Amino acid sequence: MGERHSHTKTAAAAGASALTIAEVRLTPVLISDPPLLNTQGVHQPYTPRLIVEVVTADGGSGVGETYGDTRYLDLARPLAAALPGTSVMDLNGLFALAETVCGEPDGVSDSVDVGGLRGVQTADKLRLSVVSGFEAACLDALGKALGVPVHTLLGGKVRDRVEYSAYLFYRWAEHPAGETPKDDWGAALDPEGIVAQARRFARDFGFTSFKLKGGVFPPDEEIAAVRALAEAFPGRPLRLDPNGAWSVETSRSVAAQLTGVLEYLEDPASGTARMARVAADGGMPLATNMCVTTFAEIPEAFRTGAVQVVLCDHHYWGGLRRTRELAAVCRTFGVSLSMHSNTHLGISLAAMTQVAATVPDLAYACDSHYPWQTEDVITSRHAFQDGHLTVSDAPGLGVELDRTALQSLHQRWLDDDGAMRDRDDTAAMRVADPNWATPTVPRW
Ligand SMILES: O=C([O-])C(=O)C[C@H](O)[C@@H](O)C(=O)[O-]
Ligand SMILES: [Mg+2]
Repeated sequence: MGERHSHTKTAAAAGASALTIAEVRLTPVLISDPPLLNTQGVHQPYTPRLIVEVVTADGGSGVGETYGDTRYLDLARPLAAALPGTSVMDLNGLFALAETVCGEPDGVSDSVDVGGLRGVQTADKLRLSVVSGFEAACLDALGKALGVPVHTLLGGKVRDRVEYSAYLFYRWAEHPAGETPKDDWGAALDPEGIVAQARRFARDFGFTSFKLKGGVFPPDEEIAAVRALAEAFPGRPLRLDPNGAWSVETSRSVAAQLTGVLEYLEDPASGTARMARVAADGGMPLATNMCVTTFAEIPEAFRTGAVQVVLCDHHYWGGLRRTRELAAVCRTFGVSLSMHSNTHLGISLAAMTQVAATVPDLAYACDSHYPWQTEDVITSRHAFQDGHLTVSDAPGLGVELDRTALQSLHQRWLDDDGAMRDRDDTAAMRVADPNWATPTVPRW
């Protein structure tokens, strides 16, 4: 299954220790995704992820997960080929090796990523996103070998449960064309639809904090949806995230209208300079997973007071240990930290939960799309209780690969003609609206 990269010599012949990597397996998969709307378009029916497995000389193994688009795969392959013969314990070496062997990704620019709303897409950041999957796999293998959870390898958990928020989306009932996955959530295109969606999230998962993905409708409609949520869930934490779709003036106006209603406003405007101008009004804390997604972006953003909350996505930042480094920088500068991950499977949720358990000052419920992802590659899906996940104390990440599911999702990737192998929300929207183009920013 997938692509196998092994040592040319057998591990025993190479005199390897038990924790030497003998083989790395890369398995790209396509997972179903509902028609969730954002400012650039709509989610495709299927989205790519990459599953990374490391197998050690003694037959142990570990799993990791990261983005699976072509440009991530192109960086993962040389790293997988170079890794056998190194140790799962040598995580600093893993990062150094990646710098040496991954090479430059194609078509990288500093512009905001068109497909995934993932902030800048520098070569470093793409490489770190890839390495995050390998780091998780090495930590999983090491934890299993030592009989300890990953959180112990990170210094130990400081909480037994991690809180998550409901991630609300405007959405259609179905994808516009073809043989596509279906669910029973129905459409949500107005305040009533969003409140109904939130009620189901609260009923089925126990979430008590709610984030609405905005930038889809004119701001007044999204303000109305937030007000409807505030009425339906009095006193509950609410957030709105238009992914940088608004001008500074619009952002200021929305911030003023929703001060006291939202706990924070996420990426109202695009780029640190605009965020700083909005933040200067005071009153409304601003959060980001777009204008600060790399260490290089921190100095300007923190110096100008552009963001009050950094939503760390452990993939962007290069894994679990670097997430803890980010936490230390944020703590130093009095900036809050929360966490985010989009369109991911149970391996990444396990990794995120393990690191979240070790960060003392996690002040907000973390974001995850997991409830929207009904397919998985692990044998036992994570279950939210009262909006929380219990931190696993099982060795490693505490998940087990479901090989049958992995094979079937990989087969879907193999069978795909390439249309779904790179996430492109604009192209997905064109299926419904042939004239759709990526909206220029600011959109409102
Ligand atoms: O908080 C965010 O910005 C995200 O979750 C980014 C995602 O790409 C989201 O906008 C989406 O999946 O539509
Ligand atoms: Mg965001």
